[in-house]
Amino acid sequence: MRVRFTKMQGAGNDFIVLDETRERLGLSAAQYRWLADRHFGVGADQILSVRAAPDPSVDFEYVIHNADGGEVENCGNGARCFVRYVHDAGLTQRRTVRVRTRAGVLTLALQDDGRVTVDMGAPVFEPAQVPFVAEGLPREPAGDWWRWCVPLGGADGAPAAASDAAAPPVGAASGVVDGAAAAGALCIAVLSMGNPHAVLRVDDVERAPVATWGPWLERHPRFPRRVNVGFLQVVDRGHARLRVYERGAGETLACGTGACAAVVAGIRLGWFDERVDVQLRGGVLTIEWPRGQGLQAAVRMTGPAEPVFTGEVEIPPLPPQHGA
Ligand SMILES: N[C@H](CCC[C@H](N)C(=O)O)C(=O)O
Repeated sequence: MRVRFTKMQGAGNDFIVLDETRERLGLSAAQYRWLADRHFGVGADQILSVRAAPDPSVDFEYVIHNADGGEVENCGNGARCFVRYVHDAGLTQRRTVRVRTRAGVLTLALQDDGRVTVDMGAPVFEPAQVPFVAEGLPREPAGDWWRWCVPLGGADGAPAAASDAAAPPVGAASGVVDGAAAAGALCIAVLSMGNPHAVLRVDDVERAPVATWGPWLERHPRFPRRVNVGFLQVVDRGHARLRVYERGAGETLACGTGACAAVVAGIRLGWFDERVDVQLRGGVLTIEWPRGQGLQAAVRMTGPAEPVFTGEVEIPPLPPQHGA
């Protein structure tokens, strides 16, 4: 199947954009994996499919697939690239667009400087909606706030709790700071931005255990739909550094929903004011969460969205398990 695509990136998180407004391509998970493959296909963290509005209350629908072929609920950097795409492709003249994703409706606004601001909606803390299996975990004094504190064992930092026995050692060199030293546990904030996130605090993102704790947490049984894992360094009350090991994609240069989740966690835990510039490996995202308006306040994200190139590619027919 010959397909035209546009390659885009938002703070280094890169996407293949497919225009399905006139007809659906009907791609399989194996074909999404092939497209995202950086050696045998085009290469990207996610694939964004732009579709006609499913109902008159929105302008478009967009569907997101991870590099592993799995469809996901939401993508912050992808949302910014989406609105830049539909504007550049002449699919709309509006600079503010409402789009339906699997997570709900997002409002996207193209700014004069080329950056895009996205109303990402409110964070969700209820474990069942993340989803996160909280059974057997101590309830935080704050009430409905879940911070999963993985009890750590011996000197190597391996966890003591049998239920989490497979965790890799956290070790003193990893720079993990939230709870590990004092309580002998590694405390992880768990919330949803339409997609699931686990956020742990480190004192230096460059030393964070991304390659070990990232995959271990992504597939931990307490996350039945897996999870995106953020490693957050608090620079000051208005600045952060972040690395994210993404569900279905591994470590990316930036994760928009991950930046939102990290800032929301930090604001709620008293580490940040209501507006934070987040330095990720691929660029800076500005996240605002007016916490004073309550937990239901919407999170706003502003950041870059750039086209890179357009192309055509012949997608081969593939067996369902190809690349799985
Ligand atoms: N890996 C994410 C989807 C992409 C999110 C990220 N690229 C963003 O910018 O929010 C997930 O499985 O939920």
